Amino acid sequence: MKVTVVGAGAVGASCAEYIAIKDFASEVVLLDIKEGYAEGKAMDLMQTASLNGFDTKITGTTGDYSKTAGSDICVITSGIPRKPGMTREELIGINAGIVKSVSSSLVEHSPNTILIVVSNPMDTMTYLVHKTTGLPKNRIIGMGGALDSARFKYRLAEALGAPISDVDGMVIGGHSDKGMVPLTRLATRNSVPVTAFISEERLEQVKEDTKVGGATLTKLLGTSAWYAPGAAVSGLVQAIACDQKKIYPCSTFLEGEYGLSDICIGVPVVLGRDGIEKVVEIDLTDAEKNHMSESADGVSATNELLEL
Ligand SMILES: NC(=O)c1ccc[n+]([C@@H]2O[C@H](COP(=O)([O-])OP(=O)(O)OC[C@H]3O[C@@H](n4cnc5c(N)ncnc54)[C@H](O)[C@@H]3O)[C@@H](O)[C@H]2O)c1
Ligand SMILES: O=C(O)C[C@H](O)C(=O)O
Repeated sequence: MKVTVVGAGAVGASCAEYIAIKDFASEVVLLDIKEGYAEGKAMDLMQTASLNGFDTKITGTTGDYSKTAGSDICVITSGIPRKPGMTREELIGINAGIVKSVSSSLVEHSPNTILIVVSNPMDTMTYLVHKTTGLPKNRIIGMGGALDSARFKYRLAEALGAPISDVDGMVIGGHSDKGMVPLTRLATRNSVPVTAFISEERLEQVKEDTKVGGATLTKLLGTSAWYAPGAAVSGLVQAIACDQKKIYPCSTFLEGEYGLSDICIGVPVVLGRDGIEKVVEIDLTDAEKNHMSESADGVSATNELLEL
């Protein structure tokens, strides 16, 4: 199993590290445009192999896509992150050009690859990749919901005073400060609805904290987060590489599911060796449907800014 990660910055390197530590891939190639940067990150990571006990071979390259040839899975993290006070949508001007050229180079060298899009604004970048690469929709996956759901579980556990392993919950919708739809109604603590333990008011606070999870970290760090994003991407890569058939909320091109069309947005999907093997349709309440529809309007408005 060969995995390429484009962008050897904070998220790309974290993602490569988690993939290596989980030791399911034979090879990870890191590619960046900054001279020597991917080579340096790869060497540093390889020097953790004997310490962390993995055999995954990590190599780095400055812009040489021939080194990525034959990748089963490619992850796109190249592009600029936001600074405090910015929205993800403001990154479109620079990141659209980067994502378009990177995805085309990746597909040229690995025509059978599955692409995972991470660069922001992620749903719109996933849509761009869908419109420009010609890959089938099951092989284009946007990562956002896996991360947002991890943050939701963190906030739920905090509110419940429970271990995170006891908590389950999912966030669908757009990966944006306003667009996320944390499904509080379906959140559980060891199969018991969380409303048995906390008030609706506290749950509303959990929801709001989850939606601004990325912005909160950006304010603290001066740039956006990387550990949880890297771990979330590695989870998706592992689900595909190991044909796990796990359900993750991912951004995917919809053709009528959830009443939405011609858009990439976060919905639960089954991930296996063919990438997105199924979109799972949950019965939403009218209020949840409204949130989803508002979220889709936001993503579509950003998509309009693309020059396709
Ligand atoms: N979808 C998500 O959940 C999620 C989570 C975290 C970050 N992000 C996004 O991921 C992106 C990367 O974030 P980061 O913190 O790693 O940024 P970073 O600045 O640390 O790393 C980005 C890297 O991309 C490289 N790069 C730029 N243009 C390139 C090109 N044309 N080809 C190859 N490499 C190129 C840069 O040299 C840099 O090393 C940002 O757009 C950020 O908003 C998304
Ligand atoms: O918040 C950001 O801009 C980065 C990423 O989308 C995140 O949610 O951490």
